[in-house]
Amino acid sequence: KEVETQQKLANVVILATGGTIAGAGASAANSATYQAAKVGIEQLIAGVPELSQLANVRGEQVMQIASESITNDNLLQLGRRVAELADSNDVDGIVITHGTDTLEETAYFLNLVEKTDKPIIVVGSMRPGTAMSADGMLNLYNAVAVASSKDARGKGVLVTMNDEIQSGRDVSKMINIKTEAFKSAWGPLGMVVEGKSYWFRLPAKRHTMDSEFDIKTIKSLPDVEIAYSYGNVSDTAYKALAQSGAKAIIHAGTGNGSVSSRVVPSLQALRKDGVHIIRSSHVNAGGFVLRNAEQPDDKYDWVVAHDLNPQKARILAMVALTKTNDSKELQRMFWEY
Ligand SMILES: NC(=O)CC[C@H](N)C(=O)O
Repeated sequence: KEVETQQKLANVVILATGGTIAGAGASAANSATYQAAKVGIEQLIAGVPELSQLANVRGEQVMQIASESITNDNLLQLGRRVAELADSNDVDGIVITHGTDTLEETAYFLNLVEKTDKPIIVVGSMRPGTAMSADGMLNLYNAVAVASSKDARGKGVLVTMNDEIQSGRDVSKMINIKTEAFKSAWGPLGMVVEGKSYWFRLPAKRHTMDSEFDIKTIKSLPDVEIAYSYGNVSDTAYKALAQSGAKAIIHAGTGNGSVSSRVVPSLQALRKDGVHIIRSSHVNAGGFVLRNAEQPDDKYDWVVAHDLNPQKARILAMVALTKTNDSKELQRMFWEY
């Protein structure tokens, strides 16, 4: 009987990259002061014995870092490993444990470049496993539950935090001290409760199987940088970023991606020199930047990031630039993904 249930269970691989979910603090009272990326994947899996009731789980330590230190090479390495596993007949779902600081970037990157309908779930935690009311155990349990569910197939890369199932495209870390840290401006796709998923909506944007991008054909990612905007901003950062070789600069703009009149002439000049200017917004609950609203994008040949926040706009710009250097094509991609 036990062998029978074992055979029916999905095969889920957990790729561990570090973060707070693998963090450790000096005492149980340390919910915010601790070291990230300390605990290995075998110990994490052993800490949640209930995982074995959900799936046949095995782990791989891909890296052991805090996610603010993830490089483009790390992203490519992780993306390639995910693709290899997704191609394998004996893998049904993939979970990636990740620091929460750049989790939304990795989730969106994988959502764009992985050609599979198998569930890919990115998960982290806000408190280390050593803390009281640590959230990592349940988040990981929920991630494995969703990764082993047939219902999660074809829905793009997902994030399970705080019992919610979020689209990897939309979700963002909104606050850094609460377990309720991850939100999407457009709401979660579903909930996971006691190992069962409940779905309410589907992503409308192109992803995974439906994407024109493929990790297998991406050799490297171009340099795309972000410049933050605020009152009294100067053009110094934009110029320096272009000079250091940025192929595109994400304008992390105020409001609806507005650009200071002090900066506009420099951005026009940079575009003439071949650097793409992509207008996004850094407003907290989710920006919404429209073409030719605030600035004449058609005239200046700039691109708008629409609802993508600056860090997600950077991910799409890098991936898009591996295919095209045409601003109209870039804009099409920013509408479609
Ligand atoms: N909650 C977290 O995971 C943050 C820890 C660390 N800064 C990271 O992103 O890896």
